[in-house]
Amino acid sequence: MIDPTNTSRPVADTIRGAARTLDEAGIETAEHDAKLLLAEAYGREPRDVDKARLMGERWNDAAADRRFASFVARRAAREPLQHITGHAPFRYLDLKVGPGVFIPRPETETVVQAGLDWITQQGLYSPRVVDLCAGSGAIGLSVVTEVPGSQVWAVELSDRTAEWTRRNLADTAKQYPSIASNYQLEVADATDATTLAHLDGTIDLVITNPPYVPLSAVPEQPEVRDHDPHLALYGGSADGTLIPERIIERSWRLLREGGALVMEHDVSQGDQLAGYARSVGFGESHTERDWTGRDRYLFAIR
Ligand SMILES: C[S@@+](CC[C@H](N)C(=O)[O-])C[C@H]1O[C@@H](n2cnc3c(N)ncnc32)[C@H](O)[C@@H]1O
Repeated sequence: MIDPTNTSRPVADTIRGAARTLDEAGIETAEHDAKLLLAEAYGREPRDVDKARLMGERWNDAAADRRFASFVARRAAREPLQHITGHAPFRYLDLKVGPGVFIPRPETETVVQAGLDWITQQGLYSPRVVDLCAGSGAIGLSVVTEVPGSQVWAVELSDRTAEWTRRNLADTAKQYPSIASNYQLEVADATDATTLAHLDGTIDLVITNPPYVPLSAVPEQPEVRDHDPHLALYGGSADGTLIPERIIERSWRLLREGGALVMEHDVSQGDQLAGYARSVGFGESHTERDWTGRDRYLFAIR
């Protein structure tokens, strides 16, 4: 365990000690997490920690060391790293996260990229985009900040989660003031035909990461199982496809002819959801893989 009163150890030893504690708690990314937590406790950048390790520096701040000890204890109890630091990177954004909101995942960055590539290929200058199941705002805020002139409508069901979406919108708008008028959040059921009904048939692109975890596959990782909201995880049926299928139906109505749906899904759901999209009326429909080579998102053209 870390001794918070010992403020004279070199940074490299501090990291090594904390990493051992986290490793014993079953955390695979122990050293990485220890480094980020030390940076957070000291209000420094992770690269400062790297440099301090290399140069044999000793950091000496009793309050920061106490913070670090408490962070490491929380992480060892399997609280998500991002809940402890209070933020999570996503593409070019740094989003606020905590209890009540799904922590954005790196695989979703690939899903966003697929949507942005499609916008570029189509030569759309002011695309109309919908993000169903907004969570932290990761997808919609990425689109509205990365595609100048885009208009984004986002839908989130949970009031508690929507507080995080609004917080991230406000933070992001400080950096990109023009987005305030181009991003609209609706707190509603994204599967309901009346939600955003005034936009039906006008949307160029729906990008969405709905809840899709099969009810029969409760995640083993305590960080996910015990901390991500259940509303964000489970897809509503044993195989997890119930809500994704409803999202496909809703997207079909929102999209204009020739518009695209890009939807993240579980690795087990690719063929089924591509087939379902065809049955709803989408012309082209197939699943695409993530960088680990696993089926990860549906790409369908209305
Ligand atoms: C997997 S999370 C994705 C969050 C965010 N888009 C991301 O990629 O990080 C799914 C989100 O959908 C919300 N949600 C679940 N059912 C919904 C529904 N019927 N309508 C709108 N949002 C819903 C959850 O509260 C959660 O925030």
